Amino acid sequence: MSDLKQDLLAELNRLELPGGGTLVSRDMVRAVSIEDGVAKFVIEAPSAEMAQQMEPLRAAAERAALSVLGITKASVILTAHEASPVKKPTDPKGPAPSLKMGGHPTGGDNSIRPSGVKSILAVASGKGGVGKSTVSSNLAVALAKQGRKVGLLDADIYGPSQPRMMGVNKRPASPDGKIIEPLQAHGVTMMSIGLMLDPDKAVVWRGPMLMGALQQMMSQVRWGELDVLIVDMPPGTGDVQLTLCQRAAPTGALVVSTPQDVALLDARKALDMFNTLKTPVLGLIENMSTFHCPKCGHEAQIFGHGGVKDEAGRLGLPFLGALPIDLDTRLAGDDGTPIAAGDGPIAQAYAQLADRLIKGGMA
Ligand SMILES: Nc1ncnc2c1ncn2[C@@H]1O[C@H](COP(=O)(O)OP(=O)(O)OP(=O)(O)O)[C@@H](O)[C@H]1O
Repeated sequence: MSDLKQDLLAELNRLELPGGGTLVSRDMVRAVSIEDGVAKFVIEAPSAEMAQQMEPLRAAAERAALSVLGITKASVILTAHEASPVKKPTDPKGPAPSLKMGGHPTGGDNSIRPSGVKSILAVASGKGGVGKSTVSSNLAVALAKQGRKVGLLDADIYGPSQPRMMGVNKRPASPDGKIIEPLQAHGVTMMSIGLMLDPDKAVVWRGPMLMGALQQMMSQVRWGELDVLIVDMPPGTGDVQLTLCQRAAPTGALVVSTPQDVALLDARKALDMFNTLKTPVLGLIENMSTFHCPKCGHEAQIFGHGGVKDEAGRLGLPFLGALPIDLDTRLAGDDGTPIAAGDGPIAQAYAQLADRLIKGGMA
């Protein structure tokens, strides 16, 4: 750990909490990064209710960071660890594994976290087809356009869509048979299991094979030095999510949902899973929000509108933005050039999202 980071944690360790202990001793500080004198980190409150009362503490943490010699700017985000009382999804494989409470996963001895990667963001959803892959590819491109070194890992092993969305179909090389060379597209370093498999064959794998594939894509791919690795997760709450959260220690998760009730119900399951796995949820994104008719200008709320923002408010989680349902977004994805690569209004919306993540120290 760098001296500056140690000094920062020492300062934060002086901030006492009303119920006893400090921000550090109660393991509420996440995703600390210090670069060029700018400190960024997340305070993860144990519940949405507590998060709402913790704004003064967040401000105090920012001041504490600024009191460290060598830190000239500080940006601190408050998020809630525990989503509202959510019913646990039934796990067909039995009870969830027992996880040590109070400790953020580091990947441990079995870590598969690539060493040159500063931040790992898991883009997740409870339900399929809500736009995780679209958001992942566009966000990756938007971050790269803002000068970040970005990786994109398509971990949606059953339905990899990044080769199509990023416009790559070359099989990655592995000259020594061990390390896999990732591909480059739109300024992003990318890898997808889809590039290694026959696109017309269904993947029929059991849990251990899925975990092996994820492990390979994390630790055997030459990711190099990256500011952020975006992981496009499969839908739901299964083995890949479990392995990623336990062994790659993601900086946090971004949960995508449509405003529709049924998608929101599933999004709550995903939030509950990240809560159990102690992965901070950094925010919720509403996709396929309003539809603006390009011909007559009429606005239609095909899947409803505002549901994700309301849910984020209810859970005390940041709402990161609403992306409209938009024909050009779909066409651009099918065409292999994410819409964020252009400069229209949707590209601007992704640029804002990227900017927010950069400013928040998450990417
Ligand atoms: N905002 C949007 N406007 C229009 N079409 C969209 C939008 N977001 C996603 N789509 C389209 O919806 C379909 C599903 O999106 P996508 O593959 O990104 O979802 P997903 O959650 O990753 O799905 P899966 O769970 O199957 O991996 C794609 O055809 C995509 O182009």
